[in-house]
Amino acid sequence: MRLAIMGAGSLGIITGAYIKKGGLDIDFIDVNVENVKALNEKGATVTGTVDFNVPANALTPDEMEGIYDVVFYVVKQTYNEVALKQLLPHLGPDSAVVTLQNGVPEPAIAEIVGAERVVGCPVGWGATWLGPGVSELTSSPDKMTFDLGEYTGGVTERLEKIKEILELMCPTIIEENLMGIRWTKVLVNSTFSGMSAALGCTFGDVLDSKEALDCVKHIANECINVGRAAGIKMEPMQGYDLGTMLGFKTKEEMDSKDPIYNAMWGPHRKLKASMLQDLEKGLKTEIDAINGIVCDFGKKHGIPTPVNSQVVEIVKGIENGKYKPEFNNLELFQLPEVK
Ligand SMILES: NC(=O)C1=CN([C@@H]2O[C@H](COP(=O)(O)OP(=O)(O)OC[C@H]3O[C@@H](n4cnc5c(N)ncnc54)[C@H](OP(=O)(O)O)[C@@H]3O)[C@@H](O)[C@H]2O)C=CC1
Ligand SMILES: CC(C)(CO)C(=O)C(=O)O
Repeated sequence: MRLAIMGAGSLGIITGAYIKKGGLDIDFIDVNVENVKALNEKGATVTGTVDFNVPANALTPDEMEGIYDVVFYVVKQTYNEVALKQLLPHLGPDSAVVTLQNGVPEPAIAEIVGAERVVGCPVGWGATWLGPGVSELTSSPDKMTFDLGEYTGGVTERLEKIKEILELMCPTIIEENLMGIRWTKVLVNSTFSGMSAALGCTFGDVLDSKEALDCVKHIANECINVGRAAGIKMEPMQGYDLGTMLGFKTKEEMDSKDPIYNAMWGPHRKLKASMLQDLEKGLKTEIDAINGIVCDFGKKHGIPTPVNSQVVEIVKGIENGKYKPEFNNLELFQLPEVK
């Protein structure tokens, strides 16, 4: 089976390195020439909560040859148009494009590569690209998971094969209800990744501020209400049934959620959202695919999403230079009254 990682950045280096360490060959494909050179010359280096280095075969997209059977697709969604068109000639009728991206990326990928090739893989761990060939794993190795599902539904033989490959890294759960687990990951990202980007801070800083955590609670509640209205049954992620646990109607219910947030996000206190990493590099973020998608679905199903909209406004404001990624942005939030 011919394997590739497309997008050898934060997640891609680590995923590829584990697969290589597990004994399989995999090509690392990336546009950053310095990154490709370092991977070829020094191998793929993983630091952080683990430390290892493996030899890597890396190439730029224009150097790809032949057909890949499984491509782990880890390019930011902002680059989809270009990357997927580069990938298309290297896909056969049975090739699988396994997207590890955040949000709900499958429909847009399916439009370019065809729905039957698309496999969704929400990621339950975090990483930061440190420089050419090097990525930092920011999650504890015992807290990492992948979820895996066919975009067109069902449990197929190829899912079992892809699961075996991903389990060279961490436990991988096959999901029949891909949209259900996707929406849970949307909640995970719209809450803490959204606030981490809007306030320029770590997940721990969000947890430690009552006002920031109140924003998170509203973001989660909006996400749950929208998902319910859209007919999505949210699936548990890493054992947490967030769709059931985080919804509220009264102030008392809202205030009772702190222990759940501390248990779920406490172990990830040091994490900075990948959207914040983009802002720090002066790049556009995936905000439209994260808090933005909650607002889009909300509009479609008549559910108000004022706090998710404020996150989108602030993060876009940072992208455009109107705001800075700083904790004072908390003052820009206006939360709906809850009795
Ligand atoms: N980082 C994290 O903790 C997590 C990220 N995700 C999701 O995973 C996806 C990837 O994120 P992340 O790994 O952080 O992103 P990074 O930006 O760190 O890595 C993406 C890599 O893809 C490269 N790239 C851009 N265009 C192409 C192309 N046409 N062909 C090949 N490579 C290309 C980028 O190069 P260049 O930088 O030069 O553009 C970069 O090296 C996102 O959707 C993100 O939401 C999900 C869970 C956790
Ligand atoms: C929450 C986190 C860090 C890991 O899953 C992530 O998805 C992101 O910041 O993009």
